[in-house]
Amino acid sequence: MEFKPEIIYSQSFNPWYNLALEEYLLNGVSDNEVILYLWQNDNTVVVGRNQNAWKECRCKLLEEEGGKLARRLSGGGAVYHDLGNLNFTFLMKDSLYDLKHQLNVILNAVKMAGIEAEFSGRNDLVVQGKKFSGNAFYKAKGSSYHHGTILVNSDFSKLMRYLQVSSDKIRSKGVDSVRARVINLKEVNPDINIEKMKKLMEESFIKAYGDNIETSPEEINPEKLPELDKLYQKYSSWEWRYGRTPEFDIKLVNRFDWGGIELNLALKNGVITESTIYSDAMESDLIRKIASSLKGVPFRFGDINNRLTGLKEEEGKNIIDDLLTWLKNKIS
Ligand SMILES: Nc1ncnc2c1ncn2[C@@H]1O[C@H](COP(=O)(O)OC(=O)CCCC[C@@H]2CCSS2)[C@@H](O)[C@H]1O
Repeated sequence: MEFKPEIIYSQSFNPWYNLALEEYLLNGVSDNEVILYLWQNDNTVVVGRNQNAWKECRCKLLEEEGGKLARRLSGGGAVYHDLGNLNFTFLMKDSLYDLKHQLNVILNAVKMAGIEAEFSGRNDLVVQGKKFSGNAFYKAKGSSYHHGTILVNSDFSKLMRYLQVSSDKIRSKGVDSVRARVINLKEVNPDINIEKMKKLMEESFIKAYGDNIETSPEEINPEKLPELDKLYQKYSSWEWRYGRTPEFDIKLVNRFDWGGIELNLALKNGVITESTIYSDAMESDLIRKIASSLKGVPFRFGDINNRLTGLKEEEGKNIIDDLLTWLKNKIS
């Protein structure tokens, strides 16, 4: 079958827009088309479809430092993106999907930069035994995508900083990330940069899929495309990014002047469904009231703050203030 290869670049560094465009392209891919979509996100953690955002990422810190949390459709673990990282997505109908062929596009692109890399067998591409590309997959309604990262010169201090597992005790049904030793391609070949990597990907893609190619720097205005806009609303929503976390329990422990607290929460769709507090504080009625008032509240500081502030009329104001100060530093 004759392929219709196409290369699309996103002009945006916003992960919610870029993921929306990826899904939009998937929904619209035609029978003989193979799209290579190249995109970058600035200061972003992307968690897998079935991951616990609170566990996998120091989301509060990330957001305070201007970063964004995103959730993708594909499975797998959490990765960090900045402008030193290039993302690629191959999109096509299921019949044209060929993982080996797609992986060879990346392997040949880096080979042209003098870098010998290989597929690790567990969805990673590695050089010198260290990972520079994590890959993940998605399939729906007869169409598929395979996407991945390419670390060219990312900031690893930030990568480590944001991808730390939470120190709070979380019992979750979701998928855990598989920590790996990472490497930037620039460490292997100092001449390589993002622009060159894009050119190499383009060249390698054309070699693999033919030169009857169309390229378009995609600058679609989502407001003019209701379907894309709808996807953007989904990817940017708290309900998708945090709320889609699989059910989990979390235990938050702290000691205050007035006593110790062990806050046990059960969460579904990011909303507190059960809440129990164990405490040796004198004000046991108030503590019980606090626990029961948290039921039904999204696990989000603003909502918890509203709910607990509503209890403040009564005595024990300092207890509520202390709890809020503590939680403010924990929950985004
Ligand atoms: N950008 C990037 N590239 C490669 N490896 C990374 C990156 N960021 C973090 N890591 C390392 O991978 C593990 C997680 O590995 P794990 O195998 O758990 O997850 C993945 O690889 C998922 C890849 C998803 C690719 C998508 C493509 C477009 S949107 S995101 C993490 O703990 C770090 O050690």
